[in-house]
Amino acid sequence: MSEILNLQQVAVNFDGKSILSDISLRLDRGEILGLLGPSGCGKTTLLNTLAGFVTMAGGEIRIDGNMQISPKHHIAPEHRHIGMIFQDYALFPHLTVAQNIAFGITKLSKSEQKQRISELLELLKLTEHGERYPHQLSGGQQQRVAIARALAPQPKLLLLDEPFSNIDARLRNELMLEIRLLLKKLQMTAIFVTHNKDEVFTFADKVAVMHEGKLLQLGKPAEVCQQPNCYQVADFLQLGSWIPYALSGNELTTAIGKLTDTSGAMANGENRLLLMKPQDVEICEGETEGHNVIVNHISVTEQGYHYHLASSKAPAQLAFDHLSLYSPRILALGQNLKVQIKPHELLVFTKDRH
Ligand SMILES: Nc1ncnc2c1ncn2[C@@H]1O[C@H](COP(=O)(O)OP(=O)(O)OP(=O)(O)O)[C@@H](O)[C@H]1O
Repeated sequence: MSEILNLQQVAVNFDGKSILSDISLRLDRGEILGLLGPSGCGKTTLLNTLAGFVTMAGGEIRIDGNMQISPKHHIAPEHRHIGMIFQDYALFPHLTVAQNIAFGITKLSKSEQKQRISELLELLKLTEHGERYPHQLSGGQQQRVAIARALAPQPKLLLLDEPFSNIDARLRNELMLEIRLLLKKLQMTAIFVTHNKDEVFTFADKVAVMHEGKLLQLGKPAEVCQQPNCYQVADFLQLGSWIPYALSGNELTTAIGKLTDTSGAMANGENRLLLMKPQDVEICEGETEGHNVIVNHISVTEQGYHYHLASSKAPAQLAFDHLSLYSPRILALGQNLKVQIKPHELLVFTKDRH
């Protein structure tokens, strides 16, 4: 695999305040990375730093092996071979679709420009719209134009800031799959910012979860879901509910049963929480006694009913007020029932990262 992007300990400050610190990551040709994290964690700043709109306070960025960018060696955006697609697409309203696409390739001869525009119009299914203006297009079509314009100079890396947030929810999935296929066909390396974890699972090969200017975890979406490395990652990805426990020897006691810590690595339960993924909780069918939870809220989903459960009759230090359970069974609000934890690999974290 050939490396396209390599970040080593990238740091950015605004007004003397650290906004990004110690960001290191690598992307190979054709890989698509989804940047996820809560509002204000620095996702857009990272894109802007890569694009060259923001100067670094520390670290190094290497593009395609030979271009090196550091605080002492800033390279202007137009020389980085990076294409950027903004959330609002930022198309020029007074230019046609074809003229928008031509914007970054005016150095090419007229015939080369024409050729490239016609290829891109075809690739992005815009052939009919070359002479139209942006306001005459749908949101999805405008986005395709933005992508065509960014691809026209044949960048080494494509940056997309919340590319799907303005797209109708019904079209979003279809468009994501289509654009992913296109990027794969072109072997285009891309980084996109999103708030939506489902977009990462549809669109990305890798996910980077950020928090307070730091990169907490980088990996394949499935790996990060199976093995989140801290509370913030699991919580942001909403991988499950958090319940307290008490540890005695290698036995964990929770409000819904006891578990054995086979890894022997669990720390005392104080300030620590057990991650309960919905698939690891089950209703004890036919049990009329020993109820340990009450149904607090019910919502309907494609996977059946989603129940929010709260513990009942638990001592204060083990009580919880939210445990998610998905089931096809119809339960009533306020109903008491008994649930248990299925044997599984336990994931325990503390909220405190320091
Ligand atoms: N030009 C600036 N000057 C000073 N502070 C800034 C500037 N731009 C962003 N910030 C601050 O940097 C932090 C990171 O902002 P950024 O926009 O990168 O976050 P984000 O993760 O993209 O957020 P969102 O998901 O809400 O778009 C925030 O605390 C923000 O207030």
